[in-house]
Amino acid sequence: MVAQRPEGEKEVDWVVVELTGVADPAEIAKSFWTNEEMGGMLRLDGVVCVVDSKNIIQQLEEDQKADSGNECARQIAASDVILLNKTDLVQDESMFQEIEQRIAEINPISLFRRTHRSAVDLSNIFGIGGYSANESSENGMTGKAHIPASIRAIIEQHSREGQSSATADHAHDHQEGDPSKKHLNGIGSYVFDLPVLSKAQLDSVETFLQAMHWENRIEGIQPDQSDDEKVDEGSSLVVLRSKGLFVDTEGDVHVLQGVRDIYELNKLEVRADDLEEEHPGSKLVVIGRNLGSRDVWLEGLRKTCSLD
Ligand SMILES: Nc1nc2c(ncn2[C@@H]2O[C@H](COP(=O)(O)OP(=O)(O)OP(=O)(O)O)[C@@H](O)[C@H]2O)c(=O)[nH]1
Repeated sequence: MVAQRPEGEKEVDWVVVELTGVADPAEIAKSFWTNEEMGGMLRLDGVVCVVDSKNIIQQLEEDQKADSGNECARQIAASDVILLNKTDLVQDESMFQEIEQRIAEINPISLFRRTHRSAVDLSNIFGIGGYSANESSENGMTGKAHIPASIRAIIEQHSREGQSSATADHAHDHQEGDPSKKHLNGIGSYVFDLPVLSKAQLDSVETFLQAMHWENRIEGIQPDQSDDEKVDEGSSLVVLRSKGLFVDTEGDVHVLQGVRDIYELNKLEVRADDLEEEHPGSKLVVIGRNLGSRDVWLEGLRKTCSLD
């Protein structure tokens, strides 16, 4: 459609693709992201998921059943923005908080908007930069340091969730309260706070990312070690989505966007000093199926990236 528009006709600003209720957005996003034929004409901006707030908790519970296709959790896992729709059918604020918490267990870096009949300011769903480091339009950017809202969400994640650090000192801080423990057998997520990285450590992070995206394994961990942590025999790790932000000792900021077996690590135009963070550091967010124990990930990260 974009390629075949008649000569002289108005440019296409945005193409919105509505998927069926059972589609897996990660697969579709991947094909848009990697499609070389369309690559010059279209840039994937992000995935928006409309949630029926009244029924979402029940739907997620259905997803936990053994024979479920996990559609609901997979769609949430792949989303950059989540519209909590049908607000009129949820009167109770505590219900919204429960919904937001359950969704954040699956996808801790999605941006929430509460909507009635899906009415939303378009700046919340266009120009979100869910798959890019720099090239966002004015829409969706926050005032701070002009970076896309979805990347800002990565930076601010720690203040929302208070996750533990991957460095030795704080490795066990939040094990008990770690919400992702509930999802050992299903779709869940982990957020790892990492320090400012040397160039050599950044290279090691890349090795770690390649192992997790290309081979669905945790670098630095023997397969039998991670298998011990699996509740369900034969279930294996699948990385659905990753995001990250890595600050190096020279003040450069590198943004990770990954889906299934592809990822990109790009240098942000903004430098660490411009992020206006009190304690600038790095962060890795992994969303996947059968992630296993957080301890195993921490050990893999520490070993591979020499974090101790
Ligand atoms: N109460 C209430 N009803 C809503 C709201 N938004 C949509 N609906 C109703 O929910 C029903 C489903 O809406 P759709 O937009 O067709 O939902 P959908 O899941 O995309 O449906 P399909 O495209 O057919 O799969 C319709 O009857 C809408 O009128 C809302 O905010 N509140």
